[in-house]
Amino acid sequence: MSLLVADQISKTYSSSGWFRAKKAESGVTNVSFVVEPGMCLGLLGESGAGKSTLGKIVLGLLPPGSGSVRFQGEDLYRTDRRTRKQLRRDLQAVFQDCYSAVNPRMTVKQIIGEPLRNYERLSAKEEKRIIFGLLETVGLIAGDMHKTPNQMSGGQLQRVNIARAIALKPKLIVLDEPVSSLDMVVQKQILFHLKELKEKIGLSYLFISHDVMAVNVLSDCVAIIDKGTIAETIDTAKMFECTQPASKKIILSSTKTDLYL
Ligand SMILES: Nc1ncnc2c1ncn2[C@@H]1O[C@H](COP(=O)(O)OP(=O)(O)OP(=O)(O)O)[C@@H](O)[C@H]1O
Repeated sequence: MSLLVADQISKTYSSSGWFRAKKAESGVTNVSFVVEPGMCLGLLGESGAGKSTLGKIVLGLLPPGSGSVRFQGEDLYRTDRRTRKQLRRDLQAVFQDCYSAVNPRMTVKQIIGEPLRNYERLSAKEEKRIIFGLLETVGLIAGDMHKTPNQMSGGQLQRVNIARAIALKPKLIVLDEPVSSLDMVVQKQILFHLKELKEKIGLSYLFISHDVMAVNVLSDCVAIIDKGTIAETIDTAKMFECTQPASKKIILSSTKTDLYL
């Protein structure tokens, strides 16, 4: 069974201007994709293409206008609250802005421990042991546990967000531009770390990015999004041989750096 099936997703944002004159509509139209267990699907597209809209819909945060999202066989928007809460456990996210994703007053221990406290009944000792292991997994040290977000670099804090996302051993993580706000060296470290985690603990990712090289590092397959629709879905290894004019344009105009090569 496929882990995630997005079927014919459409979402329209329409806004009315002065005197109710209708402005241009935007969003996504009839987008379908599948994420198989252990796979990373990249959603690659320019700014405004509709990538984050799709990410929010898949996370259950934004109901689509039409279409459906099935996660582990359950329709995310039509299932009961109890099942949805269980599904959310297996469906986590890491967003671009690592600082706004955390409560600035919480310590790293509290941030990573939050999902554990929401879903598990652990003793304080057991919780600390798990958090310690998670810090190690993402390349941080035990001493970071008592720091607050403002005492960390962007790269370190994004590792904290990754630790929080993997705390409940989810099946799928939606990565929405997780490295875009970081400098190139840290981008590379985190991407390779995410790749390692995927292989080590069998994670699956939906990786949203505007950067062709980042997508190339992490994704097995890439859906190229152009103006709210999928222009082409292609194996990442064949990405540079894409045939559709829209895909070619996006791949050529996307950020390029030989740092990943
Ligand atoms: N809440 C909203 N209200 C109105 N229009 C919106 C809203 N959110 C997104 N849009 C519009 O929908 C389109 C797709 O936006 P979306 O954020 O999904 O694109 P994106 O590919 O993630 O872009 P970026 O890489 O810049 O984040 C854009 O034209 C955007 O202006």
